[in-house]
Amino acid sequence: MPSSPSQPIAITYGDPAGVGPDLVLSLLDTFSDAPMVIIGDRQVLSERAQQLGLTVALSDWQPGDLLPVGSLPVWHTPAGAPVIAGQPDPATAAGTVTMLTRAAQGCLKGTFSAMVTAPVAKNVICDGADPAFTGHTEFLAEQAGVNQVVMMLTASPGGQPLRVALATTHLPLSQVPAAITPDSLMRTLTILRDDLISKYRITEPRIMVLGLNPHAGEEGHLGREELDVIIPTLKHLRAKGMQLTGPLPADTAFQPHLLEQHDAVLAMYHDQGLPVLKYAGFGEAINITLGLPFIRTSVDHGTAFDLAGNGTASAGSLIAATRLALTLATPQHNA
Ligand SMILES: NC(=O)c1ccc[n+]([C@@H]2O[C@H](COP(=O)([O-])OP(=O)(O)OC[C@H]3O[C@@H](n4cnc5c(N)ncnc54)[C@H](O)[C@@H]3O)[C@@H](O)[C@H]2O)c1
Ligand SMILES: N[C@H](C(=O)O)[C@H](O)COP(=O)(O)O
Repeated sequence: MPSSPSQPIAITYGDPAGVGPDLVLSLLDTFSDAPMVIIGDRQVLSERAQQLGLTVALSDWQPGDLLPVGSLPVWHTPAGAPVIAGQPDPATAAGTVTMLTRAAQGCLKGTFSAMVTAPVAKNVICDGADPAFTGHTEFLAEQAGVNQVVMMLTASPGGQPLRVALATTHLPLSQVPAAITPDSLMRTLTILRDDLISKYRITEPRIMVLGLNPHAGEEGHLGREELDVIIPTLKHLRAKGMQLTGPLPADTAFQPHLLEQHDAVLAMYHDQGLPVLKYAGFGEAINITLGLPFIRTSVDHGTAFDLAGNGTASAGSLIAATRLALTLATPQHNA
């Protein structure tokens, strides 16, 4: 059985002024033999290595080239402007979008077996390249031509897996209720169930679904989304054989005995689920996009402009995301 992917995985360093370049430079320490290619500006990487006092051999790579031994292959993708660590610049946004496009298209064409992303600043991309950009998750769905994907973050506090998926991703809180429809919820739960089976080898996934409103709507006295949308959708999917609990009040759902009985939690919106996950596992957690026709994992943190170039950022989450991408991209894996 092959023990590594047949094609390299692509790693994007994200915003060139953030901690992404610092962190990718450390990957060779952990993954010296793994097939991987960094997509980004070679000069940004050399300058950052110098700033950090690191000696990292970089080599130029393009699709079709063999992977070098003992150096970090870089598919040079110009940043578009001089880069100073910690000082984001919208003039680099177009280069960042090209970096993500190369990785996504490379996955779709089979040049790469997976992609791993270090953080971008959404506002920098909005200001400099694409006002409609809301995040990698939505951008990659568009690149792949799929109308729905699911963001899931995973951690293992105390060795116990915690998986939190989201019914909605990057949108203003005021737009969340309207975005949760029977159709969208059904697609989200189906993608989540299918990917827990295919990627995590869980035969019959048990999913805990949170309510949207306080106390899951208190029988309609604190909001009607549970009665009108969530409960009927869960009923419909249970009739098709899915193992779903809920909707449960979000404030009391994250208890060990309930989590032990479920393989994943579906939160209704970003800041309902992610604070719990990040409190439990920030720095080691992984963001994975489910429902794409390729594997994409990412870090649990942002661009941390306050730390860029000073050598104190932790690479734990990027290492965990890279390890998972390598595992998932290996045939017959057991994640
Ligand atoms: N995967 C992604 O692309 C991603 C994820 C989250 C946030 N973001 C973006 O990042 C930008 C900044 O967001 P933010 O300030 O809310 O979050 P942030 O994660 O950048 O920073 C939050 C805090 O965590 C610390 N931190 C972050 N990464 C760290 C690391 N690797 N090691 C040690 N400490 C670390 C920072 O110093 C800061 O104190 C925003 O534009 C946001 O959109 C991107
Ligand atoms: N929602 C993610 C988080 O809080 O960690 C983050 O914004 C990254 O999302 P994308 O992977 O869609 O960029």
